[in-house]
Amino acid sequence: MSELPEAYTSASNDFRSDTFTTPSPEMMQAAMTASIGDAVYNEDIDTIALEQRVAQLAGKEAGLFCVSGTLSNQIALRCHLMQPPYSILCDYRAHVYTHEAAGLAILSQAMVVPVIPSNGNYMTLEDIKRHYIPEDGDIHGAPTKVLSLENTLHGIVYPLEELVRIKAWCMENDIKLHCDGARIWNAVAETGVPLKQFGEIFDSISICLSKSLGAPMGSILVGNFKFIKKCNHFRKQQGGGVRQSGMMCRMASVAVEGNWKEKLQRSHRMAHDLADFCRSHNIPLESPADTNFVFLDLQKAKMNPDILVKKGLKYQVKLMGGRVSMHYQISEESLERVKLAVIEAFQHAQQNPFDTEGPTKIYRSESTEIDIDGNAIGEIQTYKY
Ligand SMILES: Cc1ncc(COP(=O)(O)O)c(C=O)c1O
Ligand SMILES: C[C@@H](O)[C@H](N)C(=O)O
Repeated sequence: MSELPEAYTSASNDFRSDTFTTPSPEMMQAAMTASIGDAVYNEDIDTIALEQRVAQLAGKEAGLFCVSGTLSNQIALRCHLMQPPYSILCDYRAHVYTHEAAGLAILSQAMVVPVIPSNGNYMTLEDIKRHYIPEDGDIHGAPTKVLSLENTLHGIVYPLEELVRIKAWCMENDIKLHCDGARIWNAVAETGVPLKQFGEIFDSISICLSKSLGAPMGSILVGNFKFIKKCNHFRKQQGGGVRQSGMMCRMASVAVEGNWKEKLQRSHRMAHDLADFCRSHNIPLESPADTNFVFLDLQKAKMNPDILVKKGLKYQVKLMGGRVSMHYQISEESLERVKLAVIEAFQHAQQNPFDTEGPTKIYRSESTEIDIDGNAIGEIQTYKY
């Protein structure tokens, strides 16, 4: 058996994503006394309790525990789609389009209409009207039957008034509205808009537990009873019917019942701090740092993502590209060190401008040892985010 890699022990310097948050001691303690029923038979109390609690917070009739946000999104979208040919309209950066391995094409056999928002940040109703495919009998088209929005999207808060306008239009045009709420807790923490108000707007919301909330895994998909019942069918079909999920749900409920708002607001303050630092050094940002993400505009800055990652290694912070992700476990010292990495990578770009032909890449394949000059030993492989 090959030698095992070093165990991951802390996310305090990990800016790659808020998915790296690790379970708290309270969560581990809670897991010890979690229920142990078979959740496929709907007999696990802690699973049921969490599903009902999150549904209640969102003002929806029912919730369904899914082992991942990807599963939660894909079965929700599949469930909204009834009669092909049909299409889903979403932002060109939407996770359901860019990072769920063509699930929409394979599970839902849906066409996707990815839209570049005219304001550069979020789709307005005018953007949607310009790109949607009406159900008007034209046999060339695949009518838009679901609009999938993300809130937050790349850390950007979707303005409530725009969501309300979009919802009214969707109702007039028989289009369902899904929210990829991987970071909806961040939107709530930043705006003060209660989760219930988003529940009134969206027909379904995938509410992640495993990002800024810090649970080990999973999402709760919320919607009306009939919808969630059918989603449960698709969840089983996709292999997501898990057995003793009580431990995971109990750990997540520690976060849901905890002081997540303050924790997320701290991470947003850190992101705002880094964004201010970038602006004060003329380092361009790709989008407004409303919540926990700072997206460096590597292409405009002509910064090489690999150099940025290597500078991160030099200052003992983990990066994987232009997105710098804050979360509640990031230390203040790491925040200061990531600024050093960013400014040095930016200064390097001033002397060595980098032009990538391809999309800006962000994923790293694996951690890498570095030499005394902070250069990675062995190539850092980066993939698109
Ligand atoms: C916006 C967004 N939606 C959905 C997901 C999918 O969540 P998971 O990784 O649990 O499948 C992610 C990533 O984790 C994400 O960033
Ligand atoms: C990349 C994506 O799948 C993941 N959800 C992240 O934000 O890190």
